[in-house]
Formats: sequence, C-alpha cells, structure tokens
Amino acid sequence: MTIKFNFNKYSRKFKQPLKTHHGLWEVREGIIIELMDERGKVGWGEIAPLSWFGSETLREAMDFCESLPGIITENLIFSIPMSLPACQFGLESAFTELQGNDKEIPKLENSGLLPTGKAALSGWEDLVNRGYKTLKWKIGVDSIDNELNWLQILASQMSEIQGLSLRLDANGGLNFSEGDRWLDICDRINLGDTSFKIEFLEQPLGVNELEGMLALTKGHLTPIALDESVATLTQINQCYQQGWRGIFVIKPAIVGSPKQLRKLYHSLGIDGVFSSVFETEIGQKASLKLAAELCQSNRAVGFGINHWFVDTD
Ligand SMILES: O=C(O)CCC(=O)c1ccccc1C(=O)O
Ligand SMILES: [Mg+2]
Repeated sequence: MTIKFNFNKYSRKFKQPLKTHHGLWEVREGIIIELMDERGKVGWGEIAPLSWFGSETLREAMDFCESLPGIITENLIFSIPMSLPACQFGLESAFTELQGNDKEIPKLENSGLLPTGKAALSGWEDLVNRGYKTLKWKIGVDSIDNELNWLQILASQMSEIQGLSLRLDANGGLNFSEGDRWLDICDRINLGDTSFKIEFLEQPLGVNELEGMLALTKGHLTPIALDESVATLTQINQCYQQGWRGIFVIKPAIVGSPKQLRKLYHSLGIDGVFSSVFETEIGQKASLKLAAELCQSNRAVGFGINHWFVDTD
C-alpha cells in the first residue's frame, strides 16, 4: 500500500503561560501530519515534541518530516528510530486513523490544572464547579515554606467538599530533604479523617535521581509518580528494571510508538496516569484512545486544559 504524506507546522499561544519549575511556557508548536491512502481516505496525526522533557526538538522533528518523500509505506512508519518518539506517535496515530476503527472514546475522568502558586487558593473552586474532582498543582516554583503553607490552606479548604483529591507536580524541582518535607505533610493530610486526599507527588527530584525517589517512597505513605524520568519508552523500561513499581505518568504524544507502548504496558503491568503535553485535539484524541484502552485503574487522566489556547490561525 502506498500512502501520501503531508505535514504542516502549527503554533498556538497559551491564554495563560504555563508556569512550572522549568520556567514559563508561552507558545505550543508542533506539526500536523496528513496521510492519504489510495482510496483517498485521510488520517490525521500530530507531532508535539517537548524537548525540555526528553523528547526530540521541534527542529529535529521538522528535519525528519522534511527528509521523507511524498509517498511513504507502512514499513517506514513502524521503523522510525527511538530517538524520535514524538514522530513515532504522530505518524503511527495518523496511520491508525487511516485504517478506520473510528471507535468513540469513552468518557474518562479528567484532572484539572490549578494556577501555579498562591493563585490556586482562589482558583480551585472554579474548577470544582466545572466538575473536576481531581486537581493538579505545580510546586517547586515559589519558596518551599510558602508553598507548604499554601498546601495546608488548600487542603483545609478542599476538605469541605466531599471526595476531592489533589496531585502535586514538582517537575523535578525539589532536593531530597525538600521532597521528604513535602511527603511528611502529605502523609499527615492523608492520615486525617476527611475524604480529601493527596493522590500523589509527581516527579519530586530530577530526571536522573531515581535512587532518591525510590528512597523517598520507602519512608512515606503518599505515593510518588514518575513523569520526566519516564518520558520515553526507553526510560520506562530502565526505571522498571531499576526497581520502580510506583506510578508512571504516560504522555502518549512524546512517549514513542503506540504499538510498542501497548506491549510494554502489558508486559510490565504498569500503574499509569495518562497525561497531556498540551497537544491539539488531533494528538489529544489519539492519546485519549490509548488511555481508554490501556488504563485499568480509576485514576483521572490529565487532559483538562484545552480551553487554554488563544485562537490564532
Ligand atoms: O498532567 C496533567 O494533569 C496536566 C499536564 C501537565 O501537567 C503537563 C503538561 C505539559 C507538559 C508537562 C506537564 C507535566 O506533567 O509536567
Ligand atoms: Mg508532570
């Protein structure tokens, strides 16, 4: 089968830039893939790299697309190198769409992203009114004393509504003793008698500090989720081999080939939380299909943010 290949770069500005320990992120750039088979059926895909997270750069993805001929084969799509994980996802998901199976995505529970810093204290109610029961808050941005103080206020406010939970995402911005302090307070909250829970602390330490995170899990009740440390399939495998049995955040758009993800996910028996990289609806649809297929737990997915773009082109 021959497949026509086309691609287009896009650029979208966030209504509010995302503030994390990595800094401010203002514009999402990526590539839309269009495949067409001999009958004229079209399949869309998206390459949404996040190089500060461990994927290829947008430039590398563009170079790859520019190197491809206008007519490609299935074989080419399934032999994209592991060094281009976002390209693997983009082309493979476009190909899957070509093949038909247009199944409806079942409605998954979503987590809502709180504004970073003190603004979370006045921002959570709006998200809860919009139906979110799981919220996520970026930490490691302000001073630890301020943030721990805000956490305790947030926890006591959120405890007044039944059944809410909170995820904390440090984006690798803590050191060991800071991680320990955060987890002590999370444990104290989780041992309290309200229904409010801290679901997990995401990526407290840097990408290469797995040993430290393994050590942190030992002394604490509140789970840790790896994110930056497991951005790609290769890293998921490595962390598993090195003994990680906690939660894995899976960002399908940058993790690599969906086919290989399925295989690895089942063979390792992963406890996964599926999450967005602020891709467009094209990448989001393909990611959510994978989440619905693979995620056995009742953990919310992290895709609650698509109202955050300014309309441009
Ligand atoms: O995971 C979520 O719930 C929301 C998405 C999110 O936090 C995120 C989005 C883009 C890039 C990095 C991250 C992150 O988890 O660190
Ligand atoms: Mg994260």
